[in-house]
Amino acid sequence: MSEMYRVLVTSDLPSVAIDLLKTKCEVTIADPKSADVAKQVQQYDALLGTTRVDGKFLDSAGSRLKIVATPSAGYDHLDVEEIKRRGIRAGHSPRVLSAAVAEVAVCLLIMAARRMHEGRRLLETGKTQKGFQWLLGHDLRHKTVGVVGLGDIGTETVKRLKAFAIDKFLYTGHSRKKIGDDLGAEFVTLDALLRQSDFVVNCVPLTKETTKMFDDAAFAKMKKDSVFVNIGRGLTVDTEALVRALKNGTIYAAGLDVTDPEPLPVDHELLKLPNAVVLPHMGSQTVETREDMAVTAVKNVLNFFEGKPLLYEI
Ligand SMILES: O=C(O)C(=O)CO
Repeated sequence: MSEMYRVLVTSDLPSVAIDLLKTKCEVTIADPKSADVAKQVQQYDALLGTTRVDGKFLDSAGSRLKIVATPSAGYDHLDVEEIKRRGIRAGHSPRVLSAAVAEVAVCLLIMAARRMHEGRRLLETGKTQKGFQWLLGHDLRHKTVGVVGLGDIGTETVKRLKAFAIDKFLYTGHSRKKIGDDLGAEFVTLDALLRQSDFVVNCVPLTKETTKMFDDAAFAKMKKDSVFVNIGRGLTVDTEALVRALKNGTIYAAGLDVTDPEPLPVDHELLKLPNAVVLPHMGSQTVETREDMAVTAVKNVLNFFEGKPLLYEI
Protein backbone atom coordinates (compact mmCIF):
# COMPACT_ATOMS: atom_id res chain seq x y z
CA MET A 1 0.00 0.00 0.00
CA SER A 2 2.06 2.96 -1.21
CA GLU A 3 -0.58 5.67 -0.90
CA MET A 4 -1.90 6.71 2.54
CA TYR A 5 -5.62 6.10 2.29
CA ARG A 6 -8.03 8.08 4.42
CA VAL A 7 -10.68 6.31 6.49
CA LEU A 8 -13.61 7.92 8.28
CA VAL A 9 -14.72 5.88 11.31
CA THR A 10 -18.29 6.52 12.40
CA SER A 11 -18.73 3.89 15.14
CA ASP A 12 -17.04 3.81 18.56
CA LEU A 13 -14.72 0.94 17.68
CA PRO A 14 -12.38 -0.66 20.23
CA SER A 15 -8.78 0.55 20.19
CA VAL A 16 -7.41 -2.76 18.94
CA ALA A 17 -9.26 -2.14 15.65
CA ILE A 18 -8.37 1.54 15.41
CA ASP A 19 -4.70 0.80 16.12
CA LEU A 20 -4.62 -1.82 13.37
CA LEU A 21 -6.23 0.61 10.93
CA LYS A 22 -3.74 3.31 11.85
CA THR A 23 -0.77 1.12 10.89
CA LYS A 24 -1.77 1.52 7.25
CA CYS A 25 -4.25 4.40 6.92
CA GLU A 26 -4.93 7.94 7.97
CA VAL A 27 -7.85 7.64 10.37
CA THR A 28 -10.45 10.19 11.44
CA ILE A 29 -13.00 9.40 14.12
CA ALA A 30 -16.20 11.20 13.11
CA ASP A 31 -17.89 13.35 15.70
CA PRO A 32 -20.92 11.26 16.73
CA LYS A 33 -22.94 14.49 16.99
CA SER A 34 -22.03 15.60 13.49
CA ALA A 35 -25.21 15.92 11.48
CA ASP A 36 -23.58 15.55 8.13
CA VAL A 37 -21.40 12.49 7.87
CA ALA A 38 -22.13 12.35 4.14
CA LYS A 39 -20.47 15.74 3.58
CA GLN A 40 -17.55 14.79 5.78
CA VAL A 41 -16.98 11.54 3.90
CA GLN A 42 -16.27 13.49 0.68
CA GLN A 43 -12.63 13.65 1.81
CA TYR A 44 -12.30 9.93 2.50
CA ASP A 45 -11.62 6.70 0.64
CA ALA A 46 -13.39 4.45 3.15
CA LEU A 47 -16.29 4.64 5.54
CA LEU A 48 -16.07 2.32 8.53
CA GLY A 49 -19.09 2.16 10.79
CA THR A 50 -22.78 1.37 10.97
CA THR A 51 -23.88 4.61 9.34
CA ARG A 52 -26.98 4.29 7.15
CA VAL A 53 -25.86 4.58 3.53
CA ASP A 54 -28.45 5.12 0.81
CA GLY A 55 -28.66 6.93 -2.51
CA LYS A 56 -29.12 10.33 -0.88
CA PHE A 57 -26.10 9.78 1.35
CA LEU A 58 -24.02 8.71 -1.63
CA ASP A 59 -25.16 11.74 -3.64
CA SER A 60 -23.64 14.05 -1.09
CA ALA A 61 -20.68 11.76 -0.36
CA GLY A 62 -19.22 12.54 -3.78
CA SER A 63 -16.88 10.39 -5.83
CA ARG A 64 -13.88 9.67 -3.57
CA LEU A 65 -15.52 6.95 -1.48
CA LYS A 66 -14.38 3.49 -2.57
CA ILE A 67 -15.46 1.15 0.20
CA VAL A 68 -18.07 0.96 2.95
CA ALA A 69 -17.26 -1.50 5.74
CA THR A 70 -19.86 -2.17 8.41
CA PRO A 71 -18.70 -3.81 11.66
CA SER A 72 -21.92 -5.81 11.77
CA ALA A 73 -23.25 -9.00 10.26
CA GLY A 74 -26.56 -7.46 9.18
CA TYR A 75 -26.44 -4.82 6.48
CA ASP A 76 -30.05 -3.75 6.10
CA HIS A 77 -28.81 -0.20 6.83
CA LEU A 78 -26.90 -0.27 3.54
CA ASP A 79 -28.61 0.22 0.20
CA VAL A 80 -26.43 -2.39 -1.46
CA GLU A 81 -27.92 -1.86 -4.90
CA GLU A 82 -27.09 1.87 -4.83
CA ILE A 83 -23.61 1.23 -3.41
CA LYS A 84 -22.80 -1.34 -6.10
CA ARG A 85 -24.32 0.77 -8.87
CA ARG A 86 -21.73 3.44 -8.09
CA GLY A 87 -18.88 0.93 -8.16
CA ILE A 88 -18.31 1.17 -4.41
CA ARG A 89 -17.35 -2.02 -2.57
CA ALA A 90 -19.01 -3.12 0.64
CA GLY A 91 -17.91 -5.44 3.41
CA HIS A 92 -19.51 -6.75 6.59
CA SER A 93 -18.51 -8.74 9.69
CA PRO A 94 -20.50 -11.96 9.97
CA ARG A 95 -19.56 -15.25 11.70
CA VAL A 96 -17.36 -13.79 14.46
CA LEU A 97 -20.53 -12.83 16.36
CA SER A 98 -22.43 -16.08 15.87
CA ALA A 99 -21.40 -17.71 19.16
CA ALA A 100 -22.32 -14.63 21.20
CA VAL A 101 -25.71 -14.24 19.52
CA ALA A 102 -26.41 -17.98 19.83
CA GLU A 103 -25.76 -17.72 23.58
CA VAL A 104 -28.39 -15.00 23.79
CA ALA A 105 -30.82 -17.07 21.70
CA VAL A 106 -30.49 -19.98 24.14
CA CYS A 107 -30.75 -17.61 27.09
CA LEU A 108 -33.95 -15.99 25.76
CA LEU A 109 -35.47 -19.35 24.92
CA ILE A 110 -34.93 -20.65 28.45
CA MET A 111 -35.97 -17.41 30.13
CA ALA A 112 -39.22 -17.28 28.15
CA ALA A 113 -40.02 -21.00 28.59
CA ARG A 114 -39.34 -20.84 32.32
CA ARG A 115 -41.23 -17.57 32.93
CA MET A 116 -38.17 -15.92 34.43
CA HIS A 117 -39.16 -12.38 33.59
CA GLU A 118 -42.53 -12.92 35.22
CA GLY A 119 -40.83 -14.37 38.31
CA ARG A 120 -38.46 -11.43 38.54
CA ARG A 121 -41.37 -9.00 38.28
CA LEU A 122 -43.20 -10.78 41.10
CA LEU A 123 -40.06 -10.65 43.21
CA GLU A 124 -39.78 -6.91 42.67
CA THR A 125 -43.39 -6.35 43.70
CA GLY A 126 -43.24 -8.67 46.74
CA LYS A 127 -45.82 -11.05 45.25
CA THR A 128 -43.95 -14.34 45.25
CA GLN A 129 -46.51 -16.57 46.97
CA LYS A 130 -45.00 -19.92 46.27
CA GLY A 131 -47.32 -22.91 45.99
CA PHE A 132 -46.39 -26.37 44.74
CA GLN A 133 -47.54 -25.46 41.26
CA TRP A 134 -46.43 -21.88 41.36
CA LEU A 135 -45.24 -20.25 38.12
CA LEU A 136 -44.84 -23.45 36.13
CA GLY A 137 -43.02 -23.07 32.86
CA HIS A 138 -42.03 -25.64 30.26
CA ASP A 139 -39.06 -27.96 29.87
CA LEU A 140 -36.81 -27.94 26.84
CA ARG A 141 -36.25 -31.72 26.97
CA HIS A 142 -38.11 -33.80 24.39
CA LYS A 143 -39.32 -30.74 22.51
CA THR A 144 -39.11 -29.66 18.87
CA VAL A 145 -37.09 -26.59 17.98
CA GLY A 146 -37.65 -24.88 14.63
CA VAL A 147 -34.97 -22.54 13.29
CA VAL A 148 -36.08 -20.05 10.68
CA GLY A 149 -32.94 -19.25 8.68
CA LEU A 150 -30.20 -21.81 9.32
CA GLY A 151 -27.23 -19.53 8.74
CA ASP A 152 -24.20 -19.34 10.98
CA ILE A 153 -26.12 -18.02 14.00
CA GLY A 154 -28.92 -20.57 13.58
CA THR A 155 -26.32 -23.32 13.31
CA GLU A 156 -24.48 -22.22 16.46
CA THR A 157 -27.82 -22.01 18.28
CA VAL A 158 -28.71 -25.60 17.33
CA LYS A 159 -25.27 -26.82 18.43
CA ARG A 160 -25.77 -25.25 21.87
CA LEU A 161 -29.36 -26.44 22.24
CA LYS A 162 -28.28 -30.03 21.64
CA ALA A 163 -27.13 -30.09 25.27
CA PHE A 164 -30.76 -29.74 26.39
CA ALA A 165 -32.10 -33.12 25.20
CA ILE A 166 -34.19 -31.63 22.38
CA ASP A 167 -36.00 -34.40 20.47
CA LYS A 168 -36.14 -32.79 17.05
CA PHE A 169 -34.68 -29.85 15.16
CA LEU A 170 -36.49 -28.43 12.15
CA TYR A 171 -35.34 -25.61 9.92
CA THR A 172 -36.63 -23.65 6.99
CA GLY A 173 -35.12 -21.32 4.42
CA HIS A 174 -34.51 -21.16 0.69
CA SER A 175 -33.07 -24.66 0.40
CA ARG A 176 -31.95 -27.75 2.24
CA LYS A 177 -28.40 -27.38 3.56
CA LYS A 178 -25.57 -29.81 4.23
CA ILE A 179 -25.08 -28.26 7.67
CA GLY A 180 -28.72 -29.07 8.40
CA ASP A 181 -28.06 -32.73 7.56
CA ASP A 182 -24.87 -32.67 9.65
CA LEU A 183 -26.83 -31.32 12.61
CA GLY A 184 -29.55 -33.93 12.16
CA ALA A 185 -32.09 -31.19 11.48
CA GLU A 186 -35.02 -31.69 9.13
CA PHE A 187 -35.69 -29.22 6.29
CA VAL A 188 -39.40 -28.31 6.24
CA THR A 189 -41.66 -25.56 4.95
CA LEU A 190 -42.23 -22.50 7.13
CA ASP A 191 -45.81 -23.61 7.55
CA ALA A 192 -44.80 -27.05 8.86
CA LEU A 193 -42.16 -25.53 11.11
CA LEU A 194 -44.62 -23.11 12.70
CA ARG A 195 -47.20 -25.84 13.25
CA GLN A 196 -44.80 -28.44 14.68
CA SER A 197 -42.30 -26.47 16.76
CA ASP A 198 -42.45 -25.91 20.50
CA PHE A 199 -39.76 -23.28 20.09
CA VAL A 200 -39.47 -21.10 16.99
CA VAL A 201 -36.13 -19.33 16.73
CA ASN A 202 -36.06 -16.58 14.13
CA CYS A 203 -32.58 -15.91 12.73
CA VAL A 204 -33.44 -14.37 9.35
CA PRO A 205 -31.90 -11.12 8.12
CA LEU A 206 -34.15 -8.23 7.16
CA THR A 207 -35.00 -8.24 3.44
CA LYS A 208 -38.09 -7.37 1.41
CA GLU A 209 -39.07 -11.03 1.64
CA THR A 210 -38.70 -11.30 5.43
CA THR A 211 -40.27 -7.95 6.39
CA LYS A 212 -43.12 -8.67 8.81
CA MET A 213 -43.10 -12.36 7.90
CA PHE A 214 -44.21 -13.10 11.47
CA ASP A 215 -47.72 -11.68 11.35
CA ASP A 216 -51.12 -12.67 12.76
CA ALA A 217 -51.37 -15.55 10.29
CA ALA A 218 -47.93 -16.90 11.25
CA PHE A 219 -48.58 -16.71 14.99
CA ALA A 220 -51.98 -18.37 14.49
CA LYS A 221 -50.20 -21.42 13.03
CA MET A 222 -47.97 -21.83 16.08
CA LYS A 223 -48.79 -24.09 19.01
CA LYS A 224 -50.49 -22.49 21.99
CA ASP A 225 -47.62 -23.55 24.25
CA SER A 226 -44.91 -22.40 21.87
CA VAL A 227 -42.17 -19.89 22.51
CA PHE A 228 -41.07 -17.42 19.83
CA VAL A 229 -37.46 -16.23 19.96
CA ASN A 230 -36.20 -13.41 17.74
CA ILE A 231 -32.49 -12.72 17.38
CA GLY A 232 -32.74 -11.80 13.67
CA ARG A 233 -34.20 -8.36 13.03
CA GLY A 234 -37.12 -6.63 14.71
CA LEU A 235 -38.83 -5.66 11.49
CA THR A 236 -39.26 -9.29 10.46
CA VAL A 237 -42.07 -9.28 13.01
CA ASP A 238 -45.35 -7.39 12.97
CA THR A 239 -45.01 -6.12 16.55
CA GLU A 240 -48.70 -5.47 17.02
CA ALA A 241 -49.50 -9.00 15.88
CA LEU A 242 -46.94 -10.36 18.35
CA VAL A 243 -48.45 -8.34 21.19
CA ARG A 244 -51.87 -9.73 20.27
CA ALA A 245 -50.54 -13.28 20.14
CA LEU A 246 -48.90 -12.93 23.56
CA LYS A 247 -51.93 -11.28 25.14
CA ASN A 248 -54.52 -13.67 23.69
CA GLY A 249 -52.57 -16.83 24.45
CA THR A 250 -52.14 -17.62 20.75
CA ILE A 251 -48.54 -18.42 21.76
CA TYR A 252 -47.05 -19.00 25.20
CA ALA A 253 -44.18 -16.54 25.39
CA ALA A 254 -41.53 -14.63 23.47
CA GLY A 255 -37.85 -13.90 23.93
CA LEU A 256 -36.71 -10.92 21.90
CA ASP A 257 -33.27 -9.44 21.42
CA VAL A 258 -34.49 -7.37 18.49
CA THR A 259 -37.69 -5.37 18.21
CA ASP A 260 -39.49 -2.92 15.99
CA PRO A 261 -39.02 -0.14 16.88
CA GLU A 262 -35.56 -0.20 18.38
CA PRO A 263 -35.16 0.86 21.08
CA LEU A 264 -38.68 0.24 22.32
CA PRO A 265 -40.26 3.31 23.93
CA VAL A 266 -40.27 2.85 27.73
CA ASP A 267 -44.06 2.70 27.80
CA HIS A 268 -44.33 0.14 24.98
CA GLU A 269 -46.89 -2.61 25.41
CA LEU A 270 -44.28 -5.37 24.94
CA LEU A 271 -42.46 -4.19 28.05
CA LYS A 272 -45.62 -4.59 30.10
CA LEU A 273 -46.26 -8.21 29.17
CA PRO A 274 -45.20 -10.84 31.72
CA ASN A 275 -44.62 -13.41 28.96
CA ALA A 276 -42.26 -11.28 26.87
CA VAL A 277 -38.55 -11.27 27.69
CA VAL A 278 -37.17 -8.25 25.89
CA LEU A 279 -33.54 -7.20 25.50
CA PRO A 280 -32.20 -4.01 23.87
CA HIS A 281 -30.43 -5.75 20.93
CA MET A 282 -27.37 -6.91 22.81
CA GLY A 283 -26.75 -10.30 21.20
CA SER A 284 -23.20 -9.48 20.15
CA GLN A 285 -22.33 -7.14 23.00
CA THR A 286 -19.32 -8.85 24.50
CA VAL A 287 -15.80 -7.47 24.73
CA GLU A 288 -14.34 -10.32 22.68
CA THR A 289 -17.01 -10.35 19.98
CA ARG A 290 -17.12 -6.60 19.48
CA GLU A 291 -13.33 -6.61 19.07
CA ASP A 292 -13.57 -9.42 16.53
CA MET A 293 -16.34 -7.65 14.60
CA ALA A 294 -14.40 -4.38 14.51
CA VAL A 295 -11.14 -6.05 13.47
CA THR A 296 -12.97 -7.95 10.71
CA ALA A 297 -14.33 -4.65 9.37
CA VAL A 298 -10.85 -3.13 9.51
CA LYS A 299 -9.39 -6.11 7.66
CA ASN A 300 -12.04 -5.69 4.97
CA VAL A 301 -10.81 -2.13 4.45
CA LEU A 302 -7.10 -3.01 4.57
CA ASN A 303 -7.55 -5.93 2.19
CA PHE A 304 -9.34 -3.68 -0.24
CA PHE A 305 -6.54 -1.11 -0.20
CA GLU A 306 -3.99 -3.89 -0.66
CA GLY A 307 -5.88 -5.25 -3.68
CA LYS A 308 -6.83 -8.47 -1.87
CA PRO A 309 -10.30 -10.01 -1.60
CA LEU A 310 -12.34 -8.68 1.31
CA LEU A 311 -12.78 -11.10 4.20
CA TYR A 312 -16.55 -10.78 3.79
CA GLU A 313 -17.75 -8.91 0.74
CA ILE A 314 -21.41 -8.01 0.46
O1 LIG B 1 -24.13 -7.45 13.55
C1 LIG B 1 -25.35 -7.41 13.55
O2 LIG B 1 -26.01 -7.43 12.50
C2 LIG B 1 -26.07 -7.35 14.81
O3 LIG B 1 -27.26 -7.35 14.83
C3 LIG B 1 -25.28 -7.29 16.05
O4 LIG B 1 -25.90 -7.90 17.13
